[in-house]
Amino acid sequence: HWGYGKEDGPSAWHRQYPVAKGNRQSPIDIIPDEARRDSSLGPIFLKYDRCTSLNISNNGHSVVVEFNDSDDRSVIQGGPLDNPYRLKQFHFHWGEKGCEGSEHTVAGIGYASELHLVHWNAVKYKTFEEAATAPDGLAVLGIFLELGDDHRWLHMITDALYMVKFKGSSTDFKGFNPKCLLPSNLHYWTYLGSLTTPPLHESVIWIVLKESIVVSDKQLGMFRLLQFSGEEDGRRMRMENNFRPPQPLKERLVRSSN
Ligand SMILES: O=C(Nc1cc(S(=O)(=O)[N+](=O)[O-])cc([N+](=O)[O-])c1O)Nc1c(F)c(F)c(F)c(F)c1F
Ligand SMILES: [Zn+2]
Repeated sequence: HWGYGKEDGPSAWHRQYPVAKGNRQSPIDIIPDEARRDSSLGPIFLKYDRCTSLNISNNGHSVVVEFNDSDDRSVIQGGPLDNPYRLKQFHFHWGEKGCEGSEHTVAGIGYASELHLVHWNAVKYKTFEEAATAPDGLAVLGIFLELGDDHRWLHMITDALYMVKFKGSSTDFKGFNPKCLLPSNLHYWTYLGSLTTPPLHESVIWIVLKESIVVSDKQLGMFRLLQFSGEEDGRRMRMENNFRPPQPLKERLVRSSN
C-alpha cells in the first residue's frame, strides 16, 4: 500500500498510479508574479452555516473530519466554480518541523501545514466517487498554516486527536463548523490539478487562499502524536511529513483573484 516513507512514498506512487506523471498533478509551486490576475474571477462564498460534522478519523494518511453531504447544506461556490460544490471532508498535511509540511509552496517557500477542505460537484454527478474521477468533479480549498500563537479554535480538533491515535480509529465529532479555521480574507489562487494522494485523480479545481492562519508549534505537535500505523502494528510510525512535494506545472496557468 502507498505511504510517505522511502519505499512507498511520493516518488514510488507512479508505479501503481501512472497518472502521478500526468499533465495536471498537484500540488504545485505557486509563483505569485506569474499568476494571471483575472477580473472575471469573482469572490468565493463558503456557505458552511448549516454544515453537519459527523466524525473525526485516522485513515492512515491524515486526520479527517467528515460531513453530512446528503444535501446542499454546506457548499463552496463562486470564484472559478460554475455551481455549488458540497463539503465532504477536511484533513491536514504537515511536516516534522516548522519550515515544511504544506503541499503547495509559494515562490518556493513551504508552510508548516496545509488544510484541505474537499468538496464535490453534486449538480453534475450523483456520487462523490463519480465526481472524483471527473475533470470538474472536485473543488479543494487549501489553507496554509504558519507557526505563531495558539489558534483559538484549533484546540477543538487537537483535543480529539488522542481518540484517533491509530490508523482505522474514528469517533463522533458533531457541531464543528470549519468557518472558524478560515483567515480573514478569501483572496485566492486557482488552477486545475489533482488529488495529492493516490489515486491522484486529475479531478480537482484547486482554490488556495493567499492568507494563512496561525497555529502554535504546540498545537501542531499534537498532530504528530498520531500514528500512520494501526494499534496492533508492532512498529510505531509517527504521523508526520504526510505531504507530496510540488509537481511540474506543465502547460497550466495559475489565476489570481483580485
Ligand atoms: O476522498 C478522498 N479524500 C482525501 C483526499 C486527499 S488529497 O490530499 O488528495 N486532497 O485532495 O486534498 C487526502 C486525504 N487524506 O486523508 O490525506 C483524503 O482522505 N480521497 C479519495 C480516496 F481516498 C479514494 F480512494 C478515491 F477513490 C477518491 F476518488 C478520493 F477522492
Ligand atoms: Zn489533502
